[in-house]
Amino acid sequence: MMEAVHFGAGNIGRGFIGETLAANGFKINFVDVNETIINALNQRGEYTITLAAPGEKKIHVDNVDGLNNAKDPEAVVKAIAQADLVTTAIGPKILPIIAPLIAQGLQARAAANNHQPLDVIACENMIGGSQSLKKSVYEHLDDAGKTFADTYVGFPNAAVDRIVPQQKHDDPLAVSVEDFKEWVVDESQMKNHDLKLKTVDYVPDLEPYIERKLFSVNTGHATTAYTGKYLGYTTIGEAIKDPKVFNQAKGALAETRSLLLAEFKNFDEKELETYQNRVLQRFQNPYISDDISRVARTPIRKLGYNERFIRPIRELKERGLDYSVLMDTVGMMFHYVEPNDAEAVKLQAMLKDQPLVDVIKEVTGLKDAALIDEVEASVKSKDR
Ligand SMILES: NC(=O)c1ccc[n+]([C@@H]2O[C@H](COP(=O)([O-])OP(=O)(O)OC[C@H]3O[C@@H](n4cnc5c(N)ncnc54)[C@H](O)[C@@H]3O)[C@@H](O)[C@H]2O)c1
Ligand SMILES: O=P(O)(O)OC[C@@H](O)[C@@H](O)[C@H](O)[C@H](O)CO
Repeated sequence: MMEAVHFGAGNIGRGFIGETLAANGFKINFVDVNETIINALNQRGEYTITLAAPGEKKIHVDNVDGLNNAKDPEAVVKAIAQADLVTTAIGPKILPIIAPLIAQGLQARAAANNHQPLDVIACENMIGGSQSLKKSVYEHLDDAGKTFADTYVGFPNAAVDRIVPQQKHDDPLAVSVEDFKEWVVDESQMKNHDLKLKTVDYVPDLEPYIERKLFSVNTGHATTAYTGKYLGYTTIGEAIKDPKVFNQAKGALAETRSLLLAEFKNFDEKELETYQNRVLQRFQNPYISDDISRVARTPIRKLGYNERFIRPIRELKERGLDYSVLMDTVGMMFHYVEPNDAEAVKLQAMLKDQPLVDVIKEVTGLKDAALIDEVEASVKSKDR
């Protein structure tokens, strides 16, 4: 039986990556620091996914176990040395933290003369996720390890799409997910071309797919979350029912659509509009209750230079296209208050202690003085 090592046994890890790997005949070694989840995986060796759709179909995932990387890193190194595939869904900020362990796993693979090609796929919401992980992993490899990895280890970028909300069940492994799913991998960056997963799409260039996903699903989602929060809502479902929120999300997507059409000549306007309308429908799924605090989590990350707002704003400006709804939403993001979110707390503390312009420069990475002025005006327009 083929074996996968998957970092992050959280919502998307269990709710999508686990389903796909199991359906492709893998035994899955989930790696996480959450003791409750790891113990439950080891005790039961299986868990159940429920589709949040009419009929609430159940999907059973078997042949799973759990490794705690904080307590037993050696077991993770050993598993990577023998794995057929390594995946992650752990959050962009955690990738550099797990990189040393992946590097040790690759060194152990080299020491064992395991020359089976291996792909390491980061399934995070970010542009260039696996290549960014590669950079962090290489910082922890010696020269022989780098040569080995150059020859036998691929880090293909990927885009994964399925809404998996925060779970609220007695069973710590139960996971309820939307029916929709899409996983796309850049095959040009793969090393193990013989291992293609069923239900995963392999494409020669991921850029159009990751940008379409991030700037439609995630820009639209975040617009719904921050606008909804600004207007006093707590869930995505409630917020999107308010026409002000819906129109803000639709307006943001019209702007990113114009960017995607300008950037990627292969996109058809009607098809892209249909794709984005479906995204807005997915946010209205009555079978899912998704907290705004999850979708709006880590606002400093989401205000980043290459993230779902600032990147399309920069690129729209370069092309002389409209970005007013995106800019308006960025104004609300700076007013996001959520005591349970360390980045939201940090952002509000920064705004208290430093001039607004300095905070804008620091979190967005913007250098364009005119754009910085526009962000400042947008934030001030939302003061109350
Ligand atoms: N939930 C979704 O709808 C969804 C969809 C597509 C992509 N994603 C992306 O997938 C990633 C994970 O998101 P999620 O919603 O599953 O989050 P999550 O919080 O449910 O899962 C993350 C898991 O990583 C574990 N973790 C954190 N730090 C760790 C460490 N140092 N070592 C080992 N494990 C650690 C946590 O314990 C948790 O179980 C993010 O990049 C997210 O953007 C999420
Ligand atoms: O995971 P984040 O924090 O980057 O974004 C929050 C949500 O928009 C995201 O998790 C979506 O549910 C997911 O990307 C859908 O595919």
